[in-house]
Amino acid sequence: MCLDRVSYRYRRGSSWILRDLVLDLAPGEIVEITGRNGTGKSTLLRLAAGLHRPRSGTITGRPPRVGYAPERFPTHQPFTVRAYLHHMAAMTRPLTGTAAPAPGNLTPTDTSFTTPTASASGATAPTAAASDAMAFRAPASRATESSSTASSSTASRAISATAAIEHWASQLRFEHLLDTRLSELSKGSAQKVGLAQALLPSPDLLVLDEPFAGLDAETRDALPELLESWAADGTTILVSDHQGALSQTSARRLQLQEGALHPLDGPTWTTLHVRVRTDEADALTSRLREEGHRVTRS
Ligand SMILES: Nc1ncnc2c1ncn2[C@@H]1O[C@H](COP(=O)(O)OP(=O)(O)OP(=O)(O)O)[C@@H](O)[C@H]1O
Repeated sequence: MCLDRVSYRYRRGSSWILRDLVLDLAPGEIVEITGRNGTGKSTLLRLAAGLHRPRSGTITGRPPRVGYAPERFPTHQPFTVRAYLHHMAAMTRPLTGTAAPAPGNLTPTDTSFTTPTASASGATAPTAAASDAMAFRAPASRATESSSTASSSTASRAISATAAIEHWASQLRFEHLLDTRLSELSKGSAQKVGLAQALLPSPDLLVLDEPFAGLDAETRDALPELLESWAADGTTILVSDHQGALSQTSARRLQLQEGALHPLDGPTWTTLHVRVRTDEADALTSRLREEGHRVTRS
């Protein structure tokens, strides 16, 4: 995906927030945007997610499935966490040909979620259930840790919407809140639910606005590794972060200043396309990841 000379201001005559901004996002890349308050990080993320249109410049190559978690999750909705997430899961069902239910009718659905059972999702031969529910190819490395096949098989398997919701609730440590009303959530718990709803459609592009804000220490410490694993499965991740929480990861770190992006100090990364023997691919992938390299498979 490419943002090419994108400029944006909220109203005619108001000052420009972004000016001729250029950003290339490669599949499976994590890009962290830092910058002072009010420099335009949220504005940039909303443009990338497709919620604003550039006043000038172009955005091309945005993948069809985008997950977006706003800086402040809107908790003033009359649902429990479970009902809300079921509704959000159902909202993605048009991708599988079924209309979303009316908000008032939130009986749990049993939507099929497709789960590649290895991080090598590109090598996966989809099952019938998978092709019926590609919107929910929840990454297996994180979706099925309890499954004995999770690390050894490359076959897809379908999980229900219920299972997917419980999976993300477990990953983000809010299972105990599934029957709590959104309006009763703490700020950090609301952040987690916002993150889970962004992950439900198995996005190819995940846009997270200050996801670390308000999180408990345990989840904050776990999140960088989770982001790395989702990126390794091919998800492109654009994240704004005040706290530099991704400085120890392979994230490309950019600073937004005066409407444009500038690289922050840190390692630079080069993408190599390498063809390897199929019977060595899994071992090589594991070894390279252990050494801190980013590996995506196609
Ligand atoms: N809906 C809006 N209408 C008008 N101006 C807006 C709107 N949203 C944001 N702005 C202005 O755009 C500028 C950039 O805001 P933005 O929220 O993108 O910055 P930010 O870097 O994300 O800030 P923070 O770090 O405080 O979250 C600010 O001057 C803000 O007041």
